[in-house]
Amino acid sequence: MTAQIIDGKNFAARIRGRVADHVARLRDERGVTPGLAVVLVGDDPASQVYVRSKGKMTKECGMESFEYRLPETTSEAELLALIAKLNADGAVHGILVQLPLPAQIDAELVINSIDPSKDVDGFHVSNVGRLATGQRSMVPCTPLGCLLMLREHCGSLSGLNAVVLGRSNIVGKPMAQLLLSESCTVTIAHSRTRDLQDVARRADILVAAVGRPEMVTGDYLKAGATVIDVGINRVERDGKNRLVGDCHFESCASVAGAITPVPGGVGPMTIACLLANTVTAYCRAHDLPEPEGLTA
Ligand SMILES: Nc1nc(=O)c2c([nH]1)NC[C@@H]1CN(c3ccc(C(=O)N[C@@H](CCC(=O)O)C(=O)O)cc3)C=[N+]21
Repeated sequence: MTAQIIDGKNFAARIRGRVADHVARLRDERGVTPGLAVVLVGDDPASQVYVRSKGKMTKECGMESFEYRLPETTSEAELLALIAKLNADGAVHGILVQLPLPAQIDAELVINSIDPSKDVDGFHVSNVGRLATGQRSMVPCTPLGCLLMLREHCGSLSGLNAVVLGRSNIVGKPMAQLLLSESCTVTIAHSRTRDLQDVARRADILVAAVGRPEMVTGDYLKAGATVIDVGINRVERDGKNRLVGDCHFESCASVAGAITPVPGGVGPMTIACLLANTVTAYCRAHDLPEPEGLTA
């Protein structure tokens, strides 16, 4: 193995430290505390783990955490009513509705009912459009976390070839927008892309977000490439439940210049960026200077 490991867990802890510093300053200088509301509908065990972890880290950073756990049978109207209440609540500066939602609820409608200035996931169509047109927006947490790691590791990204594997609204598309605004030459590849390996091998920066366990092997990489593995796949290995990325770690690490591990890479950065976005949302809502180094 030759690649440097990009330690997302450590970097995320540093980001949370900067968030905590900013929150402490807001409290000392202005007597205020940003608040994050997380809404979970249903009882998916993985979602429950994430929501608990988000709440814990929100409090550790000195912010207010509001958790709403609604039954699987919640109607769309009930969820919309809760969001209207949170939109109007002056103590709530960020709102996250955990996805996926049960089938009786139209997720798009729900997301677009969140006040865009409180949309810390950056999924509201207004934030998506603002990101695409280069206007100030809330940026989705996972791509933001990837960007912060890339900036930290590569410095300037200008002129680099970036290949994003995956075209989802929550990772692939916003990731491509962010890399484009860093002046990368951006390719979005996906399951229908022809000669995928050849396309991937042109990448100086490869972001894998396809949701297929260990699909990307070393022969998809240019020597020395920087690899960001967004995949979080639960697989059974030797009778044990294990977490693997979209990249086959061993073979990729022998070709790449640097790579994020799974776990301990993009995942912790996603939560750290959620906290960062909450402080950013607070500052924008109150016309205060934004935290530095925590935004796109
Ligand atoms: N509205 C919404 N926003 C989200 O941001 C959102 C969501 N819905 N639904 C579910 C996905 C998933 N997600 C993760 C966040 C952190 C880790 C994370 O910290 N993972 C650890 C490992 C955790 C473990 O061991 O299971 C790691 O990669 O090191 C994983 C997954 C946010 N999501």
